[in-house]
Amino acid sequence: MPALSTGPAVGFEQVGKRYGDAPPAVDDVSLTIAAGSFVALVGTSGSGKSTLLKTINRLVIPDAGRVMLDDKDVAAGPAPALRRSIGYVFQDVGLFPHLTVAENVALPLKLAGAPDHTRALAMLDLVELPHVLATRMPAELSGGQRQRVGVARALVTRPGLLLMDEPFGALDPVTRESLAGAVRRLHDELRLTTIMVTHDMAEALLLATRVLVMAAGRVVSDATPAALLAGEGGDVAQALVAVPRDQARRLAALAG
Ligand SMILES: Nc1ncnc2c1ncn2[C@@H]1O[C@H](COP(=O)(O)OP(=O)(O)OP(=O)(O)O)[C@@H](O)[C@H]1O
Repeated sequence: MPALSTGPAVGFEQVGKRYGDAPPAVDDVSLTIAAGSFVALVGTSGSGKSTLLKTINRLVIPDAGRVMLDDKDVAAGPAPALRRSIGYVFQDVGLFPHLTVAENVALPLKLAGAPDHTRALAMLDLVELPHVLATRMPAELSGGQRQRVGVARALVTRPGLLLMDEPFGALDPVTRESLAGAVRRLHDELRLTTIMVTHDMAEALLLATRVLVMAAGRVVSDATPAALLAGEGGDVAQALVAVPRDQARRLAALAG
C-alpha cells in the first residue's frame, strides 16, 4: 500500500474547556505538535487528557481558543470531512455488532460514498489480521483482534492524523505490547502524526517521541522520553516516571 502523505502539525492556541460550573477541564493550553510526531498524553485521571484530545476532532468544542491542523482551524468546514481526515481509536473501539469485520473497516469509505472492499482487506493486512477474519462478526473476535479492527477502520480513509484514547486499556499486557508495537510501526510507515492518551507511563516512554503531562487541565510537562528518564520535566512528571522505574527495580531485586 502506498505511504500516506505526512500527517499535519497540530496547534493548540489558548484552548480552554469548562463543563458547567466545574473547574476547567482544559485550561489555557497552547502548544504545537510537529508533523510526524508521536506524542503521548499522560496524567492522572480527570486531568483533562481526553477532553484536550477530543477538541481536535470536534467531539468537544472548546469555549476558548482554537485548534489548528497545519494552518487550518478545525472549526472551519463541516465536522464529517474533518473527521474523515483524522483516525480515532478509543478503548471500547465501538465496532458495529451487526456488521462483519470487513464491513466495519469499510464503513467510513461507504459513508463517504466510495465503498472499497479491496481496500478494507488491505487494511487487515496492515494491522496483521488474516483475511479469514473478514467475514466474522465482532463478537467472534478476541479483544486484541477487535482493537486491531478498530485501528484498521481508523486508518481506512488514509488520515494523516491518528488520535488514540487509551486504545490498549482493556487488553492483557502481552496483547497490549504487541498492538502497541504494531501502532508504532504503522505510525512510522504511514508517516502519521499520532497523539495517544495513556495511563501507562512506561508505554508513553517506550512509544512516543514526546510526552505531555497534564494536571488540572494544564500541560505541566513537555519533554522527550530521554529527558524524563534523565530526571527532567518537573515533579508531576517525575512522580509518574517513578512508577515503572520502581517496578523495574523491585523486579531486578527479586531476580537477585
Ligand atoms: N461530558 C462531560 N461532562 C461533564 N464533565 C466532564 C465531561 N467529560 C469530562 N468531564 C470532566 O472533565 C474533567 C476532565 O476529564 P477528562 O475525561 O478529559 O480527563 P482524563 O484525564 O482523560 O481522565 P481519565 O484518565 O480518567 O480518562 C474531569 O473532571 C471530568 O469529570
